[in-house]
Amino acid sequence: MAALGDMSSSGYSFDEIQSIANNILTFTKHRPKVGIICGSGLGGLADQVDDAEVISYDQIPEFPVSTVAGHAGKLVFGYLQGKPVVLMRGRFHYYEGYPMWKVAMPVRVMKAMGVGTLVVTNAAGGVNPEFQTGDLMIIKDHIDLPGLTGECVLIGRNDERFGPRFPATVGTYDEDLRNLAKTISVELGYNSIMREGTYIMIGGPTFETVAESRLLRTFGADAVGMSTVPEAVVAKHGGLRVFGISLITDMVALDYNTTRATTHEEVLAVGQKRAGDLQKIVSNLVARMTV
Ligand SMILES: O=P(O)(O)O[C@H]1O[C@H](CO)[C@@H](O)[C@H]1O
Ligand code: HPA
Repeated sequence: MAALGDMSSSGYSFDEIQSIANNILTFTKHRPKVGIICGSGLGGLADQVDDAEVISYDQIPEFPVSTVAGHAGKLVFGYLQGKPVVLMRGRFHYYEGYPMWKVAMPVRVMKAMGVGTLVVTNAAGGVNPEFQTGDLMIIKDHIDLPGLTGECVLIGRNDERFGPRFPATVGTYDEDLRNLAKTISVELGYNSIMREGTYIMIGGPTFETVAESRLLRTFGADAVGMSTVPEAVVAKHGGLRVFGISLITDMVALDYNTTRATTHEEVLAVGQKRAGDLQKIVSNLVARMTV
């Protein structure tokens, strides 16, 4: 029997993941090739899905529930711009109390359903002082702060059928997809709001202090959030193509003269106002990507 605190068997086995995926597929006629994880307040993309079939997370016994406002807790299957997709309207966050492996477990389920490309979206705080609220940031790279400090999503026994024991994470965010997104953003006239940069994950749920924000900037982060990285790491581990994009919903405070403090309500409000831009980029990207 595993000793208390023994993490060697954390997570679902390969066979369990296959059977979770097969069970979900009994609820839908669709066979998705692209998986899309919607960030806080960014689930509206699901309204553009044609021939949609919706499965609530509570119909899937192994799925946790989404406990955060702005995360509906539904899987949406169908066609986005003619491509077979599955959207997660609602993701799981580490700060909700789920172990890291469970936060990213749906990515393995997506792969087992036939998904080859993962698109991750999020709401994030702007750390780069040149950014502005409402900007979009193509994720070029990430900093896995929890991972660097011992909470990597891949901790535990490794089954090579999921991926290698020591995976490379260089090149996690596919260069061709990033270039395509940049082309699309020029075509849509989004040059002035489109950025590219490094996303850093913090554990949350606390927003950053001024001193912490300064630290994140010295680390080289352009945007900060509490998600995305475990999903991207598991996807890269499993050989998926990954594209990530952040909506900058607030600017972190880098000096003590700032009196305003970020709230989740503000994050959702900016999401509501500016999600359309992010959705346009993602839907055009899906339209033009090969699957
Ligand atoms: O990363 P998503 O899910 O978009 O959500 C972001 O918004 C929440 C904070 O307002 C945090 O969960 C942060 O990670
Ligand atoms: N910090 C961390 N997570 C976030 C933020 C932020 O400022 N905005 C949206 N998610």
